[in-house]
Amino acid sequence: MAIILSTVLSLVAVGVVNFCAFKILRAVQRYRKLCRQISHFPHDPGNVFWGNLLQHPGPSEEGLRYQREMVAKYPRAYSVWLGPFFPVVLLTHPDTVKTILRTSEPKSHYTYSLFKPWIGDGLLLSGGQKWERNRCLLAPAFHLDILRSYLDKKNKAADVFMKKLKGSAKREEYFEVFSVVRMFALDVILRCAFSYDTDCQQLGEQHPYIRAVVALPQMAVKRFFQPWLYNDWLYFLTPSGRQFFKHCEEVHAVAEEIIAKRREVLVDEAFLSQRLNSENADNCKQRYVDFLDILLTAKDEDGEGLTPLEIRDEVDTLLLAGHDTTTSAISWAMFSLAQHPEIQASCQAEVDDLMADRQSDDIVWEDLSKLPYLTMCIKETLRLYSPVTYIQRELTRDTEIDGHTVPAGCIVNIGIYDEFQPERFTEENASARSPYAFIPFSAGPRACMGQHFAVNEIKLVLARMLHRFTLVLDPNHKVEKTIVMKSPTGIRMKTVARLTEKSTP
Ligand code: HEM
Repeated sequence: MAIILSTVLSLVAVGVVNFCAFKILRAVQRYRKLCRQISHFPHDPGNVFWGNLLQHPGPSEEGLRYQREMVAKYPRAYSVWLGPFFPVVLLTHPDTVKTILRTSEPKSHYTYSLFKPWIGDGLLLSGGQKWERNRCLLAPAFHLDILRSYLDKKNKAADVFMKKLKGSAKREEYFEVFSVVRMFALDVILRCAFSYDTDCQQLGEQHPYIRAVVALPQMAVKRFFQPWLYNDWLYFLTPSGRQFFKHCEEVHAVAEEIIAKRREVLVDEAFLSQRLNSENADNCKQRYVDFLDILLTAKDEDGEGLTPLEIRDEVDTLLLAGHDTTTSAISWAMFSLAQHPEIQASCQAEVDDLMADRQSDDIVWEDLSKLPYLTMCIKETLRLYSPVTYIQRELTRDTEIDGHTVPAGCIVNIGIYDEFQPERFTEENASARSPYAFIPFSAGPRACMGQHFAVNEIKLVLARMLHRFTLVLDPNHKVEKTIVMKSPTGIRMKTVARLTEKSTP
């Protein structure tokens, strides 16, 4: 009996050893194949243990310079190893970028999941069928008719902003640009996403909700450079991790309250319009339709709407995607115009012509297409200071790039991003360029949904600002840039009232 038992045990042990050896052999084969495939892409030599990890100078101006040098050195694509097992292929040419952007390959979970506790499985992070369905459901929220109706809300937020600029012009004081612009951008998205009037431009970060919304993206970006804290449990053990999750709860609680209140209003409106027919139905339509109305009423072809959690995720996604990027774009546009007074003067002349003999400072829908030079300046800002500097995808299948195979499971980076020169965006210059050469809003099926919303907002606020003020940089302040296109030192400038200044607003 003992012999049988020991024979069985020996057989099991041999089986286990063989199985492990087989697995290890397969892993080694796969690893060697991966190394061979990745080595076809040009690369800098790396260390056996940490690859090219220590060659990047980090999130600083130097880091930005390093990235530009790598693009110049490897103008189509190159590879780096982040440690011994983790290769990344970086695409730097419109042709190579196109290969990936034309597909719906999912976002890489390494980077994007840092935002998951806040924005959940909303459009920015979701993939597959869920993303496809929800992108279709949300598309009406970005229809031109809806975007047109938002201009009124944007003008109202700009009224408050201009009043603040007027005050600081009177006091002749320099102010930090990102922080003031952020409050304007938040005000716009809160009004448009769920008609939420927070007074945030006055209260600033005294408002707990605003404090949380401002802190969350900054904390997520900081965590990005601390890979040892990528695990949620480990992150939660740190004070900043606990603060991050607390802010997430605060933001979710406000979103849920707003959603619940709007549900009641929608039920009441449906009830009213049913009972009182067209007269009251028309009255109901007087209220602005905002993103939240569309999220709450959207139905797919099976008549299924979004679940409460999906609605909250989309609200939080729109809030993040809709304010952080526009803050960056407006701030750098102000910086670039202040840095180039002759270009600023040309924009002012264009806006003055448009606004001549007008009583109101409001920018109306038809105005947006009548500011070609300002539009070129905005595009040039988005190219030079692209708010999103790179996009990541995780391949689900072997993919041919530039004649070489990048294996499934590999991470691919797409860089989005010299002298401020708006003329490169004249119609003739633009038509000669590949559509994948200028992609601040990405391109293909996963391109930015809020592109027109954002450009309208940027154009409106710059036109109104330039009509009334001249932007002047603080000569004693050095503006530093980083790879996430925020400035660690901020931008300091003052506004000088122009002769066009009336007693309004
Ligand atoms: C200057 C402003 C903006 C820039 C530069 C920008 C840029 C981008 C980029 C590069 C992506 C692709 C991200 C990726 O693939 O990982 C993206 C996605 C997205 N953006 Fe924007 N964005 C801006 C403003 C907005 C605004 C105002 C909204 C909403 C109101 C918005 C909503 C979205 C959404 C929902 C997605 C996800 C689309 C999808 O995956 O299907 N964005 N944006």
